Amino acid sequence: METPIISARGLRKVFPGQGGTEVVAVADLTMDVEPGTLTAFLGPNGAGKSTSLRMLTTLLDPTAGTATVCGHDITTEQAAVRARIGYIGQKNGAAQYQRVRDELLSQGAMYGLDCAEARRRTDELIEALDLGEVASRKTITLSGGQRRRADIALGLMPHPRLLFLDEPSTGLDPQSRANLWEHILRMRDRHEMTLFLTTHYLDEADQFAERVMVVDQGRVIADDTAAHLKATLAGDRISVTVDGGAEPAATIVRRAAAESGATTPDPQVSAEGAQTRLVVAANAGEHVLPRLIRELDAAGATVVTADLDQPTLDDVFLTLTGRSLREENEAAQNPAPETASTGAAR
Ligand SMILES: Nc1ncnc2c1ncn2[C@@H]1O[C@H](COP(=O)(O)OP(=O)(O)OP(=O)(O)O)[C@@H](O)[C@H]1O
Repeated sequence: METPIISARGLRKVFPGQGGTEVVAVADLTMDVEPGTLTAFLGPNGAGKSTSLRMLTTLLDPTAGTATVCGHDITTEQAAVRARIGYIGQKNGAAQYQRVRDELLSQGAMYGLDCAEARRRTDELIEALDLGEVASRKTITLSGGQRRRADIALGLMPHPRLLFLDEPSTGLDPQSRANLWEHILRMRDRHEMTLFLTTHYLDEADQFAERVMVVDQGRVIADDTAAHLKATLAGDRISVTVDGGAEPAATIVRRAAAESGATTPDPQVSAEGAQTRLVVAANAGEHVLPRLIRELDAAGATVVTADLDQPTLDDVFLTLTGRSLREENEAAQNPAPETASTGAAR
């Protein structure tokens, strides 16, 4: 592995809670992140994602543990860390009554760019993030998606090698989310940046991240590629219905599942009138299913229906915790009326 761009060992953050109690926001974060990768940090509300990001970006001191970011210690070399990273938090960074272009220019000055360089960088970011039409408007007048793109432009002003994004797409409609992602990925390609982000959208992590870390109650409970997590912790499920009884279909289904490497190749078999339904776990089900249908047909077992259920990252979370991440996120984003005020106060 190349020298990690983020290296954390036993990072921990404990906040004082109500009535003398303690809230362990992050219990023990240990990880190495390779330069150039896109890592998604997933977990339910309150899992410790933002706190982890805020420690890694030097905004919050850890209670225990150590970490280096871009080769510098997050507690003893904070200025060096900050000079090398961009951070886009959950709240909009752009000042509401500043015009987008002016805000970018001020940001450039703040990072010590001279006037010509700040103008050049501002123009480049306005073009790259499609902000041309709104560059002379005040931030408060922008749509959610435009505002988030302006935030990202601000975070990119100092040319960071590493960009931290806390829920970049939360609250955007599907089209704006897709558009924002197009921009994020384009910026990443152009500048060979490392991206480390939190998101509540499991599909985004699945589609765009090379590495997925799942956190729950302040601990990392899974860390791998999305494909490997799904294959090892959830697995594909094939269902076929055939005319007639269980044999020879059950034998053929069992063999196909075993050949795919499934650890439990015995199908669940149930009679449905004159037909039989067989359900089995399989690896790489999209390759197993067509072959299975051909084999069943060749053996005289007429296939009436065939289904392939492929797991999502939510199935992975369900396997790990017995809870649905998707449902927890939805519940947190649409709290019931009687709990709305506590949710908002968080
Ligand atoms: N300043 C603080 N003081 C006390 N408790 C805090 C503070 N900041 C965070 N916490 C608590 O620490 C825990 C982790 O919070 P954190 O914001 O890191 O979670 P998260 O995974 O980012 O959640 P979300 O998805 O809602 O942003 C929560 O229980 C939260 O209430």
